[in-house]
Amino acid sequence: MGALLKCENVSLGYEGDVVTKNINFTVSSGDYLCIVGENGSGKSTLIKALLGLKPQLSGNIEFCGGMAKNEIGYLPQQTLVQRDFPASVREIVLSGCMNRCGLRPFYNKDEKKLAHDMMRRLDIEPLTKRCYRELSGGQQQRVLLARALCAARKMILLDEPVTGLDPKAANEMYELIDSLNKKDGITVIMVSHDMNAAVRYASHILHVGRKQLFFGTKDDYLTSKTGQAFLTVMGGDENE
Ligand SMILES: Nc1ncnc2c1ncn2[C@@H]1O[C@H](COP(=O)(O)OP(=O)(O)OP(=O)(O)O)[C@@H](O)[C@H]1O
Repeated sequence: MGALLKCENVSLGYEGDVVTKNINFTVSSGDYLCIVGENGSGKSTLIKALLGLKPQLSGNIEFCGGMAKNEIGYLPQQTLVQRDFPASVREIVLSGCMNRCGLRPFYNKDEKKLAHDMMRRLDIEPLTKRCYRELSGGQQQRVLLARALCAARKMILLDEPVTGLDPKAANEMYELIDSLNKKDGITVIMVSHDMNAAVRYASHILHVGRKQLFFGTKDDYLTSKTGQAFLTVMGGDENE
């Protein structure tokens, strides 16, 4: 499969303070990459760099294979304020089409159809008219995922998508993301602290940290020193 995104010798940091350096990885079409690492290791900073929100200190981030920087659908970590957002499900999903509108101050037929198709794909069609803030955490995440998919359908970037969900809702979310990857061919990049899920679903792992770095297939990660040490600390079970 062709490469969509390449990071070469990327260093990240704030005001001269290097958080992590020499990050090298490639994401190819159809991959499911989990980004893991200790608290404060630079995962969110890397996401900001991939989205073009924060420049890297050095190195290259290159989009290729017909992929443009604005073609990443982003599911951010939700804050408590966002959970209370007073808009309908339909409005929120449609807002994912905003970039397609340009200067046009309304959504056209194709954009409305796209939003509807995404809501159906994610099983939230019956919630269309409901107010977002009245939904469960799991339903809210599906709404935000539908919104991200309206923005871009080649690649989605998810920042800890199951935070705050109960185990059943978390499992459903993981299964949904897996099905988008396997059935719809959507390339997935996910930041996660959930090592069991990372090891279960990912095709590739990127481990970021000040001292330890790893990029490779999941199987190689499981047998690497970095992977074995981190799985022991985080309680991930490689036999799951
Ligand atoms: N806006 C900022 N200004 C200065 N330093 C920052 C800023 N944001 C993050 N940092 C620092 O950069 C380092 C990496 O933070 P980052 O949020 O990227 O880590 P993370 O791996 O996503 O952490 P976590 O797992 O806790 O979410 C930390 O030391 C953090 O304090």
